[in-house]
Amino acid sequence: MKFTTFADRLDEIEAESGDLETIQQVAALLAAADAELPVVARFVQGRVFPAWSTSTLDIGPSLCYTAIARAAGPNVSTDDIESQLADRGEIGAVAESYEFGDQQGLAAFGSGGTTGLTITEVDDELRALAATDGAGSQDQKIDRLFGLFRQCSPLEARYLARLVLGEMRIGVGEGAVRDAISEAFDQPPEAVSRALQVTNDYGEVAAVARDEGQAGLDSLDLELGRPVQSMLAQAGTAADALDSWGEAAAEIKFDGARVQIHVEEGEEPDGIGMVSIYSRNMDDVTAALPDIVDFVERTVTDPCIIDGEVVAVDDTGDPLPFQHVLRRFRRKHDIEQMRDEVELRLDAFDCLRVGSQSLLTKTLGERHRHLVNVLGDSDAVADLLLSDNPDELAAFEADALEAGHEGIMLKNPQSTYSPGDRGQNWLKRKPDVETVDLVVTGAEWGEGRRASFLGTFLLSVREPETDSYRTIGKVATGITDEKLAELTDLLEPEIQSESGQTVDIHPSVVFEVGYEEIQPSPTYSSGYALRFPRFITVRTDKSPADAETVERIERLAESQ
Ligand SMILES: Nc1ncnc2c1ncn2[C@@H]1O[C@H](COP(=O)(O)OP(=O)(O)OP(=O)(O)O)[C@@H](O)[C@H]1O
Repeated sequence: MKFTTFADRLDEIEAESGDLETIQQVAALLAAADAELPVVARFVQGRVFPAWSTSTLDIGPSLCYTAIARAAGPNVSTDDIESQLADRGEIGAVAESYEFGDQQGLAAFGSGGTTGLTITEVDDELRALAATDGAGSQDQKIDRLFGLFRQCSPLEARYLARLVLGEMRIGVGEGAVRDAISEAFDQPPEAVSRALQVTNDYGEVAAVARDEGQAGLDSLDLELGRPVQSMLAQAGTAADALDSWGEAAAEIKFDGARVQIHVEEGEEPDGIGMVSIYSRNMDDVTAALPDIVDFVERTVTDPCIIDGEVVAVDDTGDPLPFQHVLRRFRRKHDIEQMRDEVELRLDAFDCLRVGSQSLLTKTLGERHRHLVNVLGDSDAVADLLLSDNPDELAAFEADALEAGHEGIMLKNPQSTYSPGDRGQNWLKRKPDVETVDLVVTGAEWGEGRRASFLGTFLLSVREPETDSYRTIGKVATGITDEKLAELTDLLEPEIQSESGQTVDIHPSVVFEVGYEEIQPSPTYSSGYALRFPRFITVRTDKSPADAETVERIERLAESQ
């Protein structure tokens, strides 16, 4: 498929406002694809790599602007791109406003500006760009991206710019692509959903749905070395749990960072091979956690996938707050030194696969038995209390808080493991202040002594259906000068445009924010505002995709 055909289709899809019509148009686009179907299924949601892959393009706004400015010709500077962005509001519209180098040449020869780029060529080039590494890699990335832009028509440039910055925003969320796969290849929606849950790869699932039908979809399963999304929880109480299930499985809610540990098969004598550790948003964090890798290698005897939490502990083994774990979690330098400074332990609470057997459809009780088997008699397995007695559950919670944990989890003992699902089968109970995880989409430079720091941060929630962000408030309190300096370092490279004191920020950083109440608000585009928002921490373990949605805020507001 020509990239220009793909861009034309995206333009039509973007103009469509009806959900059903959008799904039909995406289905038609998928059905029209040939060998490039996996690429089409990923690109349409603004992805080059499947969600499980640890590869990233690593193209920040400024790199992208430089490539566009170069392709636009000698009279256009990166500053021009930024000021255009302030006017036009999004990078696609800016990229589209230029006639790029090769286009002008082609037009002169009467080609009418059509380009020869295929979608596969764009994919190959972006993958080659992602693979550049080491000294000079930034320049190579700019060269490659410039090379692509200069072959683009204005409409192609609109979508290429959005694709490389992960901001496709054509109103096609994951649900729409899932339904479109089902519709295009006439497969049951449940079979497509299940296949997506276990593979996290819309490209692969689309191709299997088309080429192998339902039998192929059903045969897709968890694979070692390919992370799946974590099962998530809703807020709830022991009374809710007992009302719904009669009996509840209670565990401590550990205040650490979620990990999914994949232990591959290996040679004798111990039979286990490579150990990989993934964060909750499926990033590979193995290198930062050598002590956890050592522990797993010493303890685990079978290939498996373990779900759990890594927690920082003090000299006596008592848990330390979450902030301590973050000092280790994504660290790229001084790993050994930090290993001595911040001790970590694993608290494992689930097992998704053992040997070649997937456990997703087994009950919590069965999965827990497998977990005990793979971790032997180590104390890394979270205690699980099965009870139908509210007093016993209340005592368990009191003990957990007394021991310094943040709360408890209540789980339906009969439930299966549904990756990525924030359903009714896992409830979290923590008595502390409410917090929400919000994406930073803007900020303001400070004044006086703080003029070189970003001070007030504009926060947004996600709108998954349209793959966009809606504002919910600003936070400026709870932040020390030292922290402001850190936040400025973190956010400055993500600045998209500036106007006076105010900057627009590429959505990439997630703040945990405390609040007293959620109120309706005409000021912010989500329709809500936070009362007394207070900065708690940067959730480096989360990406914008994990932040709160408008729908969740609505539910929180209703349940206050
Ligand atoms: N025993 C446990 N079982 C499941 N999850 C646990 C457990 N102990 C701690 N957790 C953590 O609690 C989280 C469940 O709450 P939720 O799904 O709302 O995620 P969250 O948004 O990260 O919540 P929070 O900010 O409260 O940690 C899990 O993602 C996991 O990191």
